Amino acid sequence: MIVTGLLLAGLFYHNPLATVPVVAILGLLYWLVKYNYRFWEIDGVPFPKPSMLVGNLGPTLMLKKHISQLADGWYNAYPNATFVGYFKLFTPAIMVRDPELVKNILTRDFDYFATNDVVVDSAQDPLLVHDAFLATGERWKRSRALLTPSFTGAKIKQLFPTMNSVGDAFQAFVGQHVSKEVEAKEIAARFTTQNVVACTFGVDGDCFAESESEFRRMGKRVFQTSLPATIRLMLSFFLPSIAKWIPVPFLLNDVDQWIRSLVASHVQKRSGTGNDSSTHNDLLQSLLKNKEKHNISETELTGHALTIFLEGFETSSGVIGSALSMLANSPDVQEKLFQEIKKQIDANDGNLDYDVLQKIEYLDWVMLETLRMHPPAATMLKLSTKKYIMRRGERDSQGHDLGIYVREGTPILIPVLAIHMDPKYYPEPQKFDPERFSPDRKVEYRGTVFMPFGEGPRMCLGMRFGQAQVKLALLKLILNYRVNIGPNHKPFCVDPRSMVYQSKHGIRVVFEKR
Ligand code: HEM
Repeated sequence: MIVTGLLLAGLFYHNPLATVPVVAILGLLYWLVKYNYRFWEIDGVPFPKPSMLVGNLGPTLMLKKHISQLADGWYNAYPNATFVGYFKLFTPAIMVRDPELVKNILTRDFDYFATNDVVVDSAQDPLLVHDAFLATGERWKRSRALLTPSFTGAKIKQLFPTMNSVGDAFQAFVGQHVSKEVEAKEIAARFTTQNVVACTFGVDGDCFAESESEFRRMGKRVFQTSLPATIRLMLSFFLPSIAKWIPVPFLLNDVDQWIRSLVASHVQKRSGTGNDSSTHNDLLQSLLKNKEKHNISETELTGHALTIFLEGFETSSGVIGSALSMLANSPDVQEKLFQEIKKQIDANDGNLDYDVLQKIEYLDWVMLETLRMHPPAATMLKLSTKKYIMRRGERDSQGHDLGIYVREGTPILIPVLAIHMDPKYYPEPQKFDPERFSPDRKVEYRGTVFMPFGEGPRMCLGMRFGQAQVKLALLKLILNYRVNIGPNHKPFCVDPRSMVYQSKHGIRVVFEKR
């Protein structure tokens, strides 16, 4: 505003006549933007007051607040609303509050909301376009269909001996750091990276070595972007129509080259003469089995391997880190977990297999309660793909629902964390209480009130794998060590720069041998 005023003053000083059309155009633009911000008022939808030009996402755009914090504020400001309007810069967008409507959007009416609100371009990112999370339309259906057989319960059971030996190595690695303060998510990421690499390529990723392994280094690089790519990422969220004109890939060039040559070398080894591919039962082999049948190109195959690598370790390591901090803060829960794990392992003559892991109910509840309070995807962002009538549940005098038409391309926000922390569904929501997931306390609600893995046809594809690795890591650690909060730990404070919901201070813990 001040800059505009100074510019106008300068213009008036040099050429008073030219000021008239400039002021008129600026006035018209101002009026248009103001009028646009009346969109929800005209439809009678409650909405927080937008700021000029940035709408309601200013604090997120300025990296001051995580989008889940904004969603939390809107959720609590309109306790009786089925849905709330907001503005993504100029675009009218909707946050859905009502669990029944959430369920309809994610399941029954999925066809209207089949796309996630992120844009990748096949020319810029030929590998990432195959990522099931980022893909759209027919390409999404294909990616989902090709990856699904790799993540069934039977396949995870088959992979479990590999996971178990990675778990043993993890436990030994933590043993070298007892009584020292460590960052929980970082050590967990070493485990999940090592595990995903072992299960995908059947090799030792060397993630427990003193110096940083190549896989761990690339695991970090895969989430880094160049400055132009960061700008494109912000634009693709806020102004997607402009973002598509910026010819910059999201994936860094060295990561692109690295994953291509890694996959190519493994494929070549397995196709070499005398090499028996039936000896491999890893995830790459599951993909290779279908390569000819489904006409999968090298690029597409590499894209799927990249998906498994990047989706496979990051969210799970965050959940393991959060669970460790919860357990460190709740010694009673930690002790009970230890007793329950020990009871089941002892009953199986000291051996661990996939069925035993599945039997430890309390371990399940600890994981689920962690996911309730710290879901990595604290908000889910979807796009409406066709015109939809969104019902409000309120009726006019003639009994008609006061629903609204949602236009194609409307961003839809599902406030996962805000719903998980609503005392209406979870009494004393701030209390870490795993037993709220026990069958005798579980309450059925109409609609969806627990969705750390999403819901419906786009629900997390690697959920079973993720759950198995989170539970395995917790089992190995709690059976052998006591975890305490570290002296330099700072209370949880969400990192506004991060896509996933995580603390900007990290999670500092100390392990002690049992
Ligand atoms: C505990 C760990 C994990 C959590 C909390 C998690 C959570 C999620 C969530 C919330 C979504 C979006 C769902 C939606 O849009 O409705 C998602 C999608 C996805 N996840 Fe996970 N995830 C985890 C682990 C994994 C693992 C280990 C893999 C693979 C190895 C994986 C692969 C995927 C893929 C491919 C998608 C996209 C699915 C689609 O759009 O069709 N995830 N995950």
